[in-house]
Amino acid sequence: MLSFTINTVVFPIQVPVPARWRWRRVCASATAENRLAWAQQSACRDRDRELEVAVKAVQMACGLCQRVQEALLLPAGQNSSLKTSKDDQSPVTVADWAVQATVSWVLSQCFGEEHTSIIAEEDESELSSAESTPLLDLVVSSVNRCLREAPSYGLPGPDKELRRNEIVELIGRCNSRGGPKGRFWVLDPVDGTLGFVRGDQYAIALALIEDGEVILGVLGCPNYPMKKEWLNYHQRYYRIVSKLSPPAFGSWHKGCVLYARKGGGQAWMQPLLDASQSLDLEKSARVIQVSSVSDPASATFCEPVEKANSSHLFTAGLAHSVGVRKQPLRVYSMVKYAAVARGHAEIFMKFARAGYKEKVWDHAAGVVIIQEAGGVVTDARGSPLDFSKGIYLEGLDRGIIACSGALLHRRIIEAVDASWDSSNL
Ligand SMILES: Nc1ncnc2c1ncn2[C@@H]1O[C@H](COP(=O)(O)O)[C@@H](OP(=O)(O)O)[C@H]1O
Ligand SMILES: [Mg+2]
Repeated sequence: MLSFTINTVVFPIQVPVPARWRWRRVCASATAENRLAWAQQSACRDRDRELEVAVKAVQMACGLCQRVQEALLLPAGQNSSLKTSKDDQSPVTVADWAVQATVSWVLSQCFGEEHTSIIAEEDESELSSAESTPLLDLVVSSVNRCLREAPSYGLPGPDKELRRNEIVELIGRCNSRGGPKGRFWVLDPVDGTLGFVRGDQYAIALALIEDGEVILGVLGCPNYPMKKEWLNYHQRYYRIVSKLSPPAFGSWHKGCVLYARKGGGQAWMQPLLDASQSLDLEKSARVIQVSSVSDPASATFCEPVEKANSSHLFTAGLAHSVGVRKQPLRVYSMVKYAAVARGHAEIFMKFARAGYKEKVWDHAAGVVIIQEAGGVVTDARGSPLDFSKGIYLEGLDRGIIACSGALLHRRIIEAVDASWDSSNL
């Protein structure tokens, strides 16, 4: 296939050259109308490229996380330097920092450092102290191993290995605070860290916000199981079963990357791929759709595993009052958004304790994917989530409700209205 090279990236010839180069060529003769049409087409092609880079970066990050999770599951003593705790005692691992540095590097290379603002969960300061040096060394080797594979994913790779200070700088660069204007990438390098360290479900979430709207979202779910029922089980059951017939990379058996672009009217899913496989977005992707079940009696609702993150008592009351009869599917991370988008659950509810402020990186990618797969996501009063106010979903009322359809969604909102005042939330 014909190709051309910019820096170290080889693009297939159908990938458009940057719009501004062609713009100069057409400007002289173009009418105002033509110029507008051209600008719209260019924006569309730039968005294709953004989505393609984002999907590839998440595919690559999934491989990184799988290696770290395997190592975390080794007997105690062999993995002690792979994780530590943040000030609030929540865990953080080599994978959190390594994914953040890797994605930060890829986006800066592909779109230019000066055009790449990133909001992301991890803060480099926790890696800067002397006692963090062993952890930082693991982050450095993990990032370099991952980026060595980048060209096989069709992404740029560095000419030489990145050094400690460069990696700390890449992590620290993800310090955008978002806001109502401008474009921001939003990254949760390992969402559901508790699930991740326990060998269970987790997700890698990357989204792009433009002027307060989520315009694309990518969700990597490396442990998404073969059968939807297994979402309910801890991964160790899955591990035992899959030993009998290990799922190959690139099969639809385990792990997936979901993605969608706002207004595209479709959401897509790829199997996890490894560096040796072709990452042709169209060839390896399938369209996904939310479930068509609208009868609450046949619906499944999912929620966080941890009671501390969402009131199980309140959601049990809501489920009962609308007629949901099945046991809740309790799953770590944004894999819950993936379950609704794939049609494996009909409802996702989260009611955090009063005063907790939801962060944009915990929701942005999942929201656009569910919406484009045909579902509805709002706060628990029925208003859209507001991604224009910085790193928090400011103004979020009561909780978050995602549903496969408008009917179920309305019933749950009504149930929240009816029971909110008597709840302790
Ligand atoms: N007290 C709390 N209430 C609600 N959400 C919380 C919380 N503490 C942490 N979280 C968020 O819940 C996310 C995990 O979601 P879930 O409970 O659905 O698995 C965490 O993401 P991280 O694991 O990326 O930090 C974190 O952002
Ligand atoms: Mg998170």
